[in-house]
Amino acid sequence: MQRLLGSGYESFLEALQQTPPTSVRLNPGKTAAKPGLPKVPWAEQGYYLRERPSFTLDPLLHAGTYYVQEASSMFIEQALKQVIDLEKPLHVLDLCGAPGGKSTHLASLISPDSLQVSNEVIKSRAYVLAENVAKWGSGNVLVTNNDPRDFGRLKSFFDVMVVDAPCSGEGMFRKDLQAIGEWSEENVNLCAQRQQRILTDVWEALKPGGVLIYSTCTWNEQENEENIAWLSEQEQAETLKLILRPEWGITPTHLNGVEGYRFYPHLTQGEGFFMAVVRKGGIPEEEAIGKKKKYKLTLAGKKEQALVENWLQNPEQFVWLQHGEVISALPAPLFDAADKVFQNLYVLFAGAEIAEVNGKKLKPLQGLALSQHLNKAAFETADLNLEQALRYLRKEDISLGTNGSNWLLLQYKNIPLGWAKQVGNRMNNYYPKEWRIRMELPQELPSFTLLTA
Ligand SMILES: C[S@@+](CC[C@H](N)C(=O)[O-])C[C@H]1O[C@@H](n2cnc3c(N)ncnc32)[C@H](O)[C@@H]1O
Repeated sequence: MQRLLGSGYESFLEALQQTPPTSVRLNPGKTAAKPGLPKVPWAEQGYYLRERPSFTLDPLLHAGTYYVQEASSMFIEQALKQVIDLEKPLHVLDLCGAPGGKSTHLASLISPDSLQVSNEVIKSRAYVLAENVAKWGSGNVLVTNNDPRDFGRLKSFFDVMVVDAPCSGEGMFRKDLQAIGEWSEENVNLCAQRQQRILTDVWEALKPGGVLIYSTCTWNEQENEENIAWLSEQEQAETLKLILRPEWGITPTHLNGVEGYRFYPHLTQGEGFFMAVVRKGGIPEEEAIGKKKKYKLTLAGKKEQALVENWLQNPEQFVWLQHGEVISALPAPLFDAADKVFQNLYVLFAGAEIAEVNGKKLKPLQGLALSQHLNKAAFETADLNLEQALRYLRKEDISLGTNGSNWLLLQYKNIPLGWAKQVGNRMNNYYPKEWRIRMELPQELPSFTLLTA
């Protein structure tokens, strides 16, 4: 580090002793709030908090209104905005996706008729990714659980790829003491080799002319510039230069012809981070129109679709799918591309899960409550106070003193949390068991109000 930082090394060591800043990114699909807080300068929806609250005790986090994300990582926004035409319908891959920081960010930046595949190789982590994607509620994301090598089956499919690679985590040292204990030169070598393998495996799936955003949360050159230089040598690829504002404090690097961007804690408000943007050489080929194939996705029956279609706004813009009793919806223009992903990968979650249909019995699903396209007017709603909302999220039975036999959409500060079914004066709690808050509620509830701060 001393060699990389020269005279800045002392300040760097000092910064490592300080508490890292806390930052969040708002979901523009769920709120138009502009909190009066300092902004993350490279990300339109990013804000720094003055202190770290107990996020678990804020219902709006569970509703997908914002995501707690380290600020440096939000820099991928500049790569997308500066080198990609985000108005166009794109196929986007987030290869190493869990827990979902970059995936939820990408989903907010691409157009609604773009298809995003968010992947995670470790199954338990893939479920966490699916949960966070469902909470974000964009509706155009498929979550897959595949090894990078499986993506070779989707040759030249993606316009944009994010590889936020597993790394030796030097940039996390002040946040995660365990990372210090696990660091060794041998581990850096292993990480660098694994990153090269991941890049080789996934490269075929990028279209010629497509863009790869590579990032790590480590500083050594082996896992960063050297890996990208290696990729450029192996394949037809060039790194792209981004425009930086001096006040951002980002350190550009140029090593072996590679343009890289480094985040050091004494110069930028964020954790350690590295990013490079690579364009694949070659000219994109016209997509061949293949003969009519057998689809893997099955359309919902007309009758079933009619029962639920007014549960989304602009239902005509969606294609309605059915697997078993579950009906889900995807933006209609994405049907063919989504089917191709289903043919080749293991898909855990797709679009928005709307309802379970059993004869005439209908059950709205959690994905619908959290969808950015939910048509609230189709439901009876009830607003909860903080304690009621937290008890609901703990999956406790709550009573609102109402009577009836309807499905109720429960909200906090006008943002949907999930469903409850009234049975007389009782209310059954349909919040997903796996997502419930496990923490005991404190005697005194905190009043964290990000959206009105
Ligand atoms: C830095 S984390 C990703 C963080 C995520 N992009 C975000 O913004 O929330 C790296 C991810 O790579 C996954 N991973 C580990 N080994 C991998 C491998 N061999 N191939 C692909 N992904 C791997 C890890 O499970 C982890 O979720």
